[in-house]
Parts: sequence; structure tokens; C-alpha cells
Amino acid sequence: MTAKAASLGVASNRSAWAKVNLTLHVTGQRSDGYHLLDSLVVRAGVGDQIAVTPSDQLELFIDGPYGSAAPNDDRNLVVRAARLLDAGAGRGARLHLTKNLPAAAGIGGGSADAAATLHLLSAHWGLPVPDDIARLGADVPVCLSDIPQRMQGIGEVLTPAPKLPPCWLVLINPNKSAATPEVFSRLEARANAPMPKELPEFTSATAFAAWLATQRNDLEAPAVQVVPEVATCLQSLQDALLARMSGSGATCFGLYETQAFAQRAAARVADKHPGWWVVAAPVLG
Ligand SMILES: C[C@](O)(CO)[C@H](O)COP(=O)(O)OP(=O)(O)OC[C@H]1O[C@@H](n2ccc(N)nc2=O)[C@H](O)[C@@H]1O
Ligand SMILES: Nc1ncnc2c1ncn2[C@@H]1O[C@H](COP(=O)(O)OP(=O)(O)OP(=O)(O)O)[C@@H](O)[C@H]1O
Repeated sequence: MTAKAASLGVASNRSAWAKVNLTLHVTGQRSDGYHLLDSLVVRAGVGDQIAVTPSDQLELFIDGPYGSAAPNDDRNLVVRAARLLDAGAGRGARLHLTKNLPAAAGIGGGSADAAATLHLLSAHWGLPVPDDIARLGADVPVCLSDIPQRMQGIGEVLTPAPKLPPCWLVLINPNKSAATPEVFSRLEARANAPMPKELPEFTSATAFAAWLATQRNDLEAPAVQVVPEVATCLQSLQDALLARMSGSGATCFGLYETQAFAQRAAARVADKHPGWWVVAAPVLG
């Protein structure tokens, strides 16, 4: 925001796009319990919204269809991100979070909110984003980027992925939350194969999906134990080029070649499961 906009109380805002793990290989475990990952992460064009306006104090206002699913206090990742950036100096800002994404859903809602807050407040307060943001959550570093990334380590090692062909996702969540630690704890094997050293480049969504089908989300089987509806979600996406779970679930995605195919599939799933969260959104980047 410019100094003039700030003095006029004009909001600057940003979308906190959903994070989708197209692959998620668990390749090991550190001595502190955190798991080593190898994941192809994309952002989907659906997200929460965050706006910042000047204020003397740090304030958070939350609304939106999933507003009640996120804590409205210091535990909120938006507030935690603001405090990390502020580093105890007591700067103020009024943050308005419109929560469109289900929480604890495997699409990094809280992490995307934290990353968007870091971008907005870094401009608002004129401060650089600090290096230690992974303290906010393993998914926060990847959520600072809107382009596809290969994510390794416990989430802090990021490499831009080769350019992906245009494609669309249908995201569905049975409105059942899956706690990430519980899903990890149910893993049967922790030292699984990574993705290939070099990620191939694809010119069509069909070829991309065929390759993705040879990769995995190792958290899918443990997540089905925690939220059995994940299996029903995957079955409902059988017309997709590929159907898989994102993150630690319970959100599943179907990959489609075109907007029209994705929107038709989303309408069909929403019609059959009126209690589910169902959206069609493009893969960004
Ligand atoms: C599963 C993923 O969604 C894949 O993108 C993320 O790795 C999870 O990221 P996140 O929710 O930001 O994770 P955090 O809030 O840092 O950690 C929540 C819990 O998940 C487990 N966790 C998380 C990340 C990781 N690499 N190994 C883990 O074992 C730990 O039990 C941790 O206590
Ligand atoms: N802004 C926020 N939005 C959603 N949840 C938040 C937020 N701030 C804190 N939380 C807390 O974080 C927990 C995890 O929510 P989040 O939506 O980030 O999970 P997730 O989608 O499973 O994340 P990931 O894919 O990174 O594992 C929730 O149970 C909630 O209590």
C-alpha cells in the first residue's frame, strides 16, 4: 500500500489461494518427529481473502462461510504471522479475513492465510519477510509462492516446478476435518520412495495426469482411517483424469483438462452430495 493509501484508510487485499499437493511422498522422519516430504504443490484459484487497513492496534475480524472454523484469537495463523513480522514492536493493523476454505482440510487454509498476511503486512509496515516463517507451520514457506513448487525437507526446501500444462481441479471436502498429526501417526511406512530426481515436463493435461498416477499421496490410506468419507470422495471423482487426496486430507481433487469438464463434474458431485464443499478451480501458474 502507498503511504497516501494508508493515510486514507484504503484497504490492500490479497487472495490466500488453496494449496494442493498433487503428489505427497513421505520419505523419512527426523529425530524431532517431523516427516521428510517430496511433494508437487500447486495453488488452486479458490481461496480465502485478507484485507489490511491501518489501525493503532492489531485487530482481526473474520467472516465468510467457514469463518467459525478458524480461531478468532491469538491462535489464528493470521495473528501469529503478524506478530512474527512485528517482532514485539507493537505495530497495529486491522486484518479482515474472509474464510472461504474449510479448515483442517489438507489445503493449507491457515498456512495460505499466514503467507498472505506476511505479504500484505510486509508492504504495509515496510518490513522484509523474515527467514524463520516455517515456525508458523511447515506449509507456510510454500504458500508464499503462487507458482507450482517441488517441496522437500519438512516443507522448507522449495524448487520451482517445470511449467505445467493448463488444467483444472475439482476440490471436494466432506466437511469432516482431519487433524494432520493424527494422520501422520497412522502411517505404516515412513521411508518411502521420493519422486524422480528430475520432474518431467508435460505439454498436455492427459500426459501430466498419466505421470501423476505413477506417483502417490502416502497420507491417503492413513487419512481414510481417520475420515472414511475420503474413500467416497475419491470414488465420486472417477470421471477425472486423476483423483487423489491433498495433504493430510480430507479434501480430494480431481484433475480435468478443461474448465467445462471440471464445472460439469463439480455440478454433478454437488448435486449428489449437497452437504459437501465442492468447487472447480484452475491450477495457477
Ligand atoms: C501434510 C502437509 O499439508 C503437506 O503439505 C504439510 O506438511 C502440513 O503442514 P502444516 O499443517 O503447516 O504442518 P505444521 O502445522 O507445521 O505441523 C502439524 C503437525 O503435522 C506433522 N508434520 C507436519 C509436517 C511435516 N513435514 N511432518 C510432520 O510430521 C507434525 O505432527 C506436526 O505437529
Ligand atoms: N486462519 C486460519 N484458518 C484456518 N485454520 C486456522 C487458522 N488459523 C489457525 N487455524 C487452526 O489451524 C488448524 C489447521 O487448519 P488448516 O486449515 O491450516 O489445516 P490444513 O488445511 O489441514 O493444513 P495443511 O494442509 O497445511 O495440513 C485448524 O484446526 C485451526 O484451528
